[in-house]
Amino acid sequence: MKITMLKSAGAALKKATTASPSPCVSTHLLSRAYYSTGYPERKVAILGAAGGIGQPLSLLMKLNPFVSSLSLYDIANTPGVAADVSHINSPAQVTGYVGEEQLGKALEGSDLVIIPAGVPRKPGMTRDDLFNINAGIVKSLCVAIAKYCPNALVNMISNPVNSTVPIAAEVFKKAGTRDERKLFGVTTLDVIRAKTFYAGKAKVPVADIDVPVIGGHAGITILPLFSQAAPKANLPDDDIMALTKRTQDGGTEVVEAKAGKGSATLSMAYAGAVFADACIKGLNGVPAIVECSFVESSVTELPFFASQVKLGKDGVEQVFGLGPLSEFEKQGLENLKPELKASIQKGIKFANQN
Ligand SMILES: NC(=O)C1=CN([C@@H]2O[C@H](COP(=O)(O)OP(=O)(O)OC[C@H]3O[C@@H](n4cnc5c(N)ncnc54)[C@H](O)[C@@H]3O)[C@@H](O)[C@H]2O)C=CC1
Ligand SMILES: O=C([O-])CC(=O)C(=O)O
Repeated sequence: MKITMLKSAGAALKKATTASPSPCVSTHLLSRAYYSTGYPERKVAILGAAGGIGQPLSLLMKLNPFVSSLSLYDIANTPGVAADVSHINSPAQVTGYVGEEQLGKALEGSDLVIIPAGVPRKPGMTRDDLFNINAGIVKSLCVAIAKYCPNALVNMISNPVNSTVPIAAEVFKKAGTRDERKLFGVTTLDVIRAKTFYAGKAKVPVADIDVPVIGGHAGITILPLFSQAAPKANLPDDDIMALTKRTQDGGTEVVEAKAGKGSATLSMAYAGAVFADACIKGLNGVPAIVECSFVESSVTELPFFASQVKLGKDGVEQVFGLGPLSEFEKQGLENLKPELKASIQKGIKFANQN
């Protein structure tokens, strides 16, 4: 009896292995069902696509099921990056553009432009030390955006974000294309760090955590609101102070660990992809999409400020207020205002002088 069973099991095995493989065997990272139809075609352009952030961000946007066209622009090396990413069997059609003369084509028809172009920090530098190089890069890219895709949403990653976003706003104002709903400083990495660090300290599952982060994107201008963390863990004040400092210094932690080889690229690409996905979902009419971002704002007396925003069919649909703050956070808010104000003014001045 035993022998018979073994024999028939062997026969079944033989039968299974000689049959052709199922046509459903998936070579998709995302399930095929996720590539749902019925959403509008969306073109996304990445400016600085061959860089440390640009390359993994290009990969992640190629995997985004809502992207139909992916335009990769840089001043060098984009043909290789585009050829590489284009072999992935997801729907987005990938095109590489290189050099200023191809920038217009890269941008034309874009619904969303993501900008990680510019130099990163080395140990000992502040984000503001990048201003002299990155301000000019961002300005010229925004002049082209105003010309070739004036209605696109713009996700600004290039540092110093506290100044590059005001530069972009001024460029768009001068070009007559400014729409305060469409310009975003990407502060998602601050939120991702706050969630990760909080979950570690509170010993709660990281996937369940939400922590708003307000202010700007540099040092003390980054203000995580752990008093509003959900779920609430009732951590002692010392822990909250340490978590706040670690979130504010998160970028520096990576810069120092990379020891001269740049700043956060992989976590930033992830953060950039999360925020871009939220923007596209908003454009597509998916309800209740809320993320923190550095936007034109009347939440405080400063003209730009990061807080939670609701994303809709035209970009920002609603900028949310700050909610109740702890005494520690109220103090943090007052402390950050002078630095954030100065960085905003520096950007506005640069855009109007040069
Ligand atoms: N918002 C945030 O949370 C974060 C922002 N960053 C910032 O992102 C920027 C990029 O960082 P990485 O990718 O690490 O730098 P990277 O040096 O690796 O890459 C930058 C890319 O920009 C390109 N580029 C330079 N000038 C350009 C132009 N005129 N047009 C198009 N592309 C141009 C370069 O060729 C390069 O490929 C930096 O300013 C960095 O500080 C970095 C991490 C987080
Ligand atoms: O720290 C930097 O220079 C890059 C950055 O903005 C971040 O990692 O948050």
